[in-house]
Amino acid sequence: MDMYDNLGVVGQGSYGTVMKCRHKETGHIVAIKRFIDKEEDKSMKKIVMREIKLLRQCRHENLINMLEVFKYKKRMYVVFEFIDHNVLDDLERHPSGLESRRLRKYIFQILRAIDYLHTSNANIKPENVLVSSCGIVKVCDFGFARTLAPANVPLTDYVATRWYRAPELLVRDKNYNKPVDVWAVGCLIIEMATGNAYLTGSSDLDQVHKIVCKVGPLTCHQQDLYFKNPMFAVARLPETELPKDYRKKFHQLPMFLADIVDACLQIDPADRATCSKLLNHRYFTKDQFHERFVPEIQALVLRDAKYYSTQWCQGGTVETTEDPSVCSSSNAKRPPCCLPQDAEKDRRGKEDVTEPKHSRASRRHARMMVDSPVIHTAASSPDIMPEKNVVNVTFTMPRISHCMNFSGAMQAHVEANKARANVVKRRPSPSDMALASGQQADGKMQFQSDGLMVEMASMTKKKVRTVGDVRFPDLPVFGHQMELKNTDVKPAKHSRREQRRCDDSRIPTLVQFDTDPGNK
Ligand SMILES: Nc1ncnc2c1ncn2[C@@H]1O[C@H](COP(=O)(O)OP(=O)(O)OP(=O)(O)O)[C@@H](O)[C@H]1O
Repeated sequence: MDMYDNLGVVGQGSYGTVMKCRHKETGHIVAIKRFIDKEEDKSMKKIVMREIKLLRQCRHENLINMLEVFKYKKRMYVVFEFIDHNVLDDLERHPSGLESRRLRKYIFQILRAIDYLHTSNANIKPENVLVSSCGIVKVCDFGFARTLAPANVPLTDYVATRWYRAPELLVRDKNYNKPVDVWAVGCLIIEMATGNAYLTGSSDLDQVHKIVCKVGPLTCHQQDLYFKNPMFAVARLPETELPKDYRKKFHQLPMFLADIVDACLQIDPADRATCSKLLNHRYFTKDQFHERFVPEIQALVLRDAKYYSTQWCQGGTVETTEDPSVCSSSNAKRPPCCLPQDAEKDRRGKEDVTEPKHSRASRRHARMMVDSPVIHTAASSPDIMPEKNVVNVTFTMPRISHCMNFSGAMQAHVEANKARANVVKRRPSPSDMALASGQQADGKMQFQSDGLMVEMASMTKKKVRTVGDVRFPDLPVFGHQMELKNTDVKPAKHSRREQRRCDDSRIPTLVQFDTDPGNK
């Protein structure tokens, strides 16, 4: 942690605090999540470790990129690319809703992210939908921690936004699944289109009532659960007549969008559309937007990746942590390809980019009203880098996926891990390379991205040789942050953020979710 300057708190989650930080040597701006100190709590520790493990496996253009993990003074820290602002910030600037072209781009990218991620409970809400300065949407909370949490973890550990919560979650149906995210997307679409959150319950009971009044009656099964729940049992459910025609029901939205929202906001989860179906809705296909926009996203992501390719590289000295599945790379031991001079040169080249008028991060800071923790600037604490724990392994991440869903990526990553476990001293076979990057015996790193072969020359030579016409190491993606000239986080006024969080509402644990048989 002493390799970073802390610029302020940008967000606070149930499991930790997100800080905007600057790497002292490279000048790179990152978001660092400092997990809450629950060292002594074994179950919490396990949740955090498994969340990190899953985060490493999620690579997609519309998901936030995790860059590295380290331990400092017995706490886990996860470094992410820093993204300029989020949808809530956009809505502060556009209080009556986003302009239609931007709206369509955002919705499309959110659906892509959820479609890829598809576990359940990605925790979709405006704060967690980050937007880079060039308009790339990055979902930043995949909801793993909640999904993995055992049922006996105290309620106070769960701070969640109720307004985007599907009816099956509110009535504590343990069989909830992927459609909960689709519900959240439906709520978010209305909010992005109109500027107003749609279902703003002040308690779980109020939330259920708002759903019944504005969307429709609960299913029989949900009603059973509702009346069995002592929290709700005293309250009758409202009876309301709602228009059957979705255009009347969501009259504030244009027709295609109303249809999409109607497909998302179905009370019965079985009736809700899937993300992949929604991605092929007329709203996106009518003018071939879906075909045009995907290459556009990829080009922008590529542009950023190109800038960052010489920075958070995947080779070098890595510390082991207590969990052998989590590699934490040490900045102090960075290989020469990450030398600060290169980054500084690149950064200076971009310094004439106009700085955004308002620092969006500063609003987060103000909302949190939490003093920034002091970051140690002294030499590394001995417990961070015990020499005996430093081993030479390659820290690689799976490639950013354009098409695979999460389970596909998981499979690929399992395969890639197996390959790495065999200490890759051979030239990777084409199938190895298709799965993930690998290290060759001659010290060269190889990457492949959608047929574009990339060869990164020996780390010690700081040289990248191009094979074909594009070079694209497919891991770190966040050059756009360099467009932020002034990186300090300043307090600013805000209103939307207030009262969006509640601590009396939790999501039932999805016990069957476990991607690692070794953890059962
Ligand atoms: N990489 C990032 N760049 C910029 N801001 C970020 C980044 N990651 C997170 N944030 C901001 O920090 C906030 C807190 O993030 P975090 O994932 O810890 O918690 P949360 O999702 O808001 O809460 P919870 O986990 O309780 O649901 C986010 O809402 C987001 O606005």
